[in-house]
Amino acid sequence: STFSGNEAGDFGNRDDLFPEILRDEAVARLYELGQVSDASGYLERTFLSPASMRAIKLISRWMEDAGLRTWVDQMGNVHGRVEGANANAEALLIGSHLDTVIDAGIFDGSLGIISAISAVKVMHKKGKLEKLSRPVEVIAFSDEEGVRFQTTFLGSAAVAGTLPVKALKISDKRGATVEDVLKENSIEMTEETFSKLKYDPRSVWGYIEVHMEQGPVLEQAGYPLGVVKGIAGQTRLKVTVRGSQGHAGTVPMSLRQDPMAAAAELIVLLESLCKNPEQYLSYDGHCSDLSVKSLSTSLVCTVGEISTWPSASNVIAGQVTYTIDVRAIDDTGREAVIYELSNRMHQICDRRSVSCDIERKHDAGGVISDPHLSSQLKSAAYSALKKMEGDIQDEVPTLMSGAGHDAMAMSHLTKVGMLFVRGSISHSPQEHVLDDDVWAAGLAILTFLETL
Ligand SMILES: NC(=O)N[C@H](N)C(=O)O
Ligand SMILES: [Mn+2]
Ligand SMILES: [Mn+2]
Repeated sequence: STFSGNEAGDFGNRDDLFPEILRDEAVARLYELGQVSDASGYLERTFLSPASMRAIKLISRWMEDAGLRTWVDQMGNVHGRVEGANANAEALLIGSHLDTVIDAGIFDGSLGIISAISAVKVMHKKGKLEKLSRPVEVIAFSDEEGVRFQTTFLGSAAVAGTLPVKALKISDKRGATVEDVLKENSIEMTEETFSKLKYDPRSVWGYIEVHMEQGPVLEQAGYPLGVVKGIAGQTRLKVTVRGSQGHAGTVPMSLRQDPMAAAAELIVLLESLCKNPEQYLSYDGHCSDLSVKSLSTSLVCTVGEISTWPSASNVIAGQVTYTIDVRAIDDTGREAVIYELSNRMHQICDRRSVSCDIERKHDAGGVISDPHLSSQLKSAAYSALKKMEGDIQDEVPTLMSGAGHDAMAMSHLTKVGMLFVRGSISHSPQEHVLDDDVWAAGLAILTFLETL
């Protein structure tokens, strides 16, 4: 059957479905958090911005309301923890991110935090928190999108212990470093406190994350939930093209070194290479035919940001800067694409007598979810949907994630699993997840916790 996602059908005994907490309150909180923005008129909440600080307070309150002990660490991650019946057992971590892109939707990141808190709140109401077989900790990470500093996972990589201390020196467009931003929020960060953020792998059992799919698969399947089998790897580059700035009216075309026209050619090259990688990538040892084949289905490349100097209509630009985002399931293939791309970019720049600077801003290898965690998430999702919809035939879909998630960073600390919730449009104010699918997500986490 396909799940309409409207009012669910005739329920089993409704009193173990908790719609008031897992749907109504959770949806209300998504809208409330969605209003916490650094901009008026659209949603923007970047690393440790004023809106992020307000979001931290709101999320802390919700965690306390769910019976969790809360604290905020020096990288702005909000933690809510309950020790359960065996305080010395390895903990289950459940997380997602509280930061957003620019002109964001209200579900990306927030859904995973709010549905986890709601599931814990139901356990709290049922007096079951203290009976949990292991400690459970919800973490709202401070920077997954990496919009402000272009390196992502500042919060989760700090917890996973993979964030290099030199990250504190990374600066944003205004020249403010991560350290400056911490100081602005009166967070004194020393190398010692920085290293204290890292969790001991022996104290962690696993990490799960609930996140909207941000793609079409679950909508096509007519299914509210899906299990993530893996997350594509990603690389972010910053390209600076420098030419000779000049007068738009007097410099003959043949004498121009125009970085704007060069950037245009470079961007079209990126698009054609990523649309047809097999036409560009030779089998010269950089790329096996297996990688090239997997590239043709999973490779995606994007130029999302571009700026130019001096940006005046009657001036030939002096400099153009733009970002490149490359993703693929196969890390070898992604590396081969970047290798080939850089070579061809330099050829174009040389031919145009402009200079090309390609800076590698961020790399995250692809991640395969832990099969055991995934099967537990799958059965939790299945039984949650069975409770909501009565009988269901087909099984819970499994799918890949082209989007990055904090689970990529956490995979360096512990085994990870992810549950996707139906919702295709994202990184846009049109982003939407149905109320009943929010409910299904909360019920799935509740079931997962009860069978922990
Ligand atoms: N680190 C990231 O990949 N951030 C977003 N989730 C993204 O997919 O772009
Ligand atoms: Mn996102
Ligand atoms: Mn996200």
